[in-house]
Amino acid sequence: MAFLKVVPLEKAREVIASFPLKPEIEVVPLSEALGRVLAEDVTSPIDVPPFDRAKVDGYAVRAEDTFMASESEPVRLRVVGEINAGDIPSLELKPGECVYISTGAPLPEGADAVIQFEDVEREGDEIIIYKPAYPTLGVMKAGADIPKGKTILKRGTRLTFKDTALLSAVGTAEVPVFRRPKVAVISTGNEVVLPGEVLRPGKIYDINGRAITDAIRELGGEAVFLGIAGDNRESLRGLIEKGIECCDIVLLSGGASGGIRDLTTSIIDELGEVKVHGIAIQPGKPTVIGVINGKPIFGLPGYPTSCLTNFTLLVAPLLRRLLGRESEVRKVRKRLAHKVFSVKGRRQFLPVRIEGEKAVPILKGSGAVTSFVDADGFIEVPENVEILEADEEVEVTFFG
Ligand SMILES: Nc1nc2c(c(=O)[nH]1)N[C@H]1C(S)=C(S)[C@@H](COP(=O)(O)OP(=O)(O)OC[C@H]3O[C@@H](n4cnc5c(N)ncnc54)[C@H](O)[C@@H]3O)O[C@H]1N2
Ligand code: MOO
Repeated sequence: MAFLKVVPLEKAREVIASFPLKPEIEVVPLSEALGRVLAEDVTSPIDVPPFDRAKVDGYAVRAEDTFMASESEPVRLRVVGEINAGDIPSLELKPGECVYISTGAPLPEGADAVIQFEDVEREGDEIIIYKPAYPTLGVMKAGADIPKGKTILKRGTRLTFKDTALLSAVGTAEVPVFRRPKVAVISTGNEVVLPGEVLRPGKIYDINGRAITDAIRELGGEAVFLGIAGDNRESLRGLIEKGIECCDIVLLSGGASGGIRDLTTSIIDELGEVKVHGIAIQPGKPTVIGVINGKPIFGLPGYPTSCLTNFTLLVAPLLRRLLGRESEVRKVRKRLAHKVFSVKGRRQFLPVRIEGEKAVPILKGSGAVTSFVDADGFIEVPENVEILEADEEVEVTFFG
């Protein structure tokens, strides 16, 4: 077992890239598609609306019949029928004729305009028109909303209610999406208790369990929180075995460094193989990556900022890969608000908050959850750099 033999971040990424996991596609009903990631482009199989339809309640006319209409010389047209939404119009408008039509109803043959009823006068079976209509007045043309054949959604889109609105418009009832990677989440430590429980002396609330579970869900994965393992072999081994059985990937936090009760590594070693134990980065050095029964298992550090930074650097890209989503890396150039000292020999991911043109380092340390939560992103400081001067230009990579 390799024990805290730190490797460069690239090596850890290579190990992750070699895991035999690939995106899988499944088809779900539209009603279950919200939040899922689309596995194929969707093109519209129909025109929306599918037919020329009335935009208003009024009279469908042949516009040319009305061209001469004016206040002094109104035009009279004969009302020859009525078409309601959902009807199939059977008649064809002849010169001098019109039909009463309701909003959303298909235009009959021959008609090319709809005059709203407020603008005409009705006298028996005639209407009196005082103003000319023009073709397309009061009409929504077939395909004006979405033309047939148009690509309406791209593969890799995380579906929102706007997207399900589009899918509904074109009648898609079954949606090809990427299968959600199922990820087991385990917190560890005798000191860790769930929010809502009484905080006895020496205890702290579980931050990582909730945060990682929700980070997985935010990315589009399925998270199964298995609870908190105490610092004893049976409890931790039991939950790891359960995670390997139920899920594609297992994530643990805490217990990864070299302390006497740090069991994660030895249990992974017992049940499978430890591939990486220690990465030359800060935060996040005591990270374990292993495989049990062909399934990846990550032991993330217990310190919340270390845990969440490493989740962002290592696990999130893997989940995005499985979900067919490109890793969107956003960067900006800013000036460092003040001088900082970095850790020698470890590539540092220094959390920063952006204030105008400044990147303000957050120096509470990786034991503080607010180092991560208050940060907009991080700046990378290479292993061999120990000092960054105030006002130096830096590149900030946004989290997420
Ligand atoms: N002798 C050494 N000690 C430590 C080293 C080292 O290399 N040698 N590395 C330090 C670094 S860096 C880190 S990061 C931490 C991480 O250690 P572990 O991953 O083993 O984590 P724990 O010891 O279990 O916990 C560390 C810290 O985080 C708190 N914690 C744990 N789980 C949670 C949780 N779910 N929610 C909130 N807070 C949690 C825990 O109570 C500890 O305070 O190790 C250093 N030590
Ligand atoms: O490697 Mo630890 O994650 O510095 O804080």
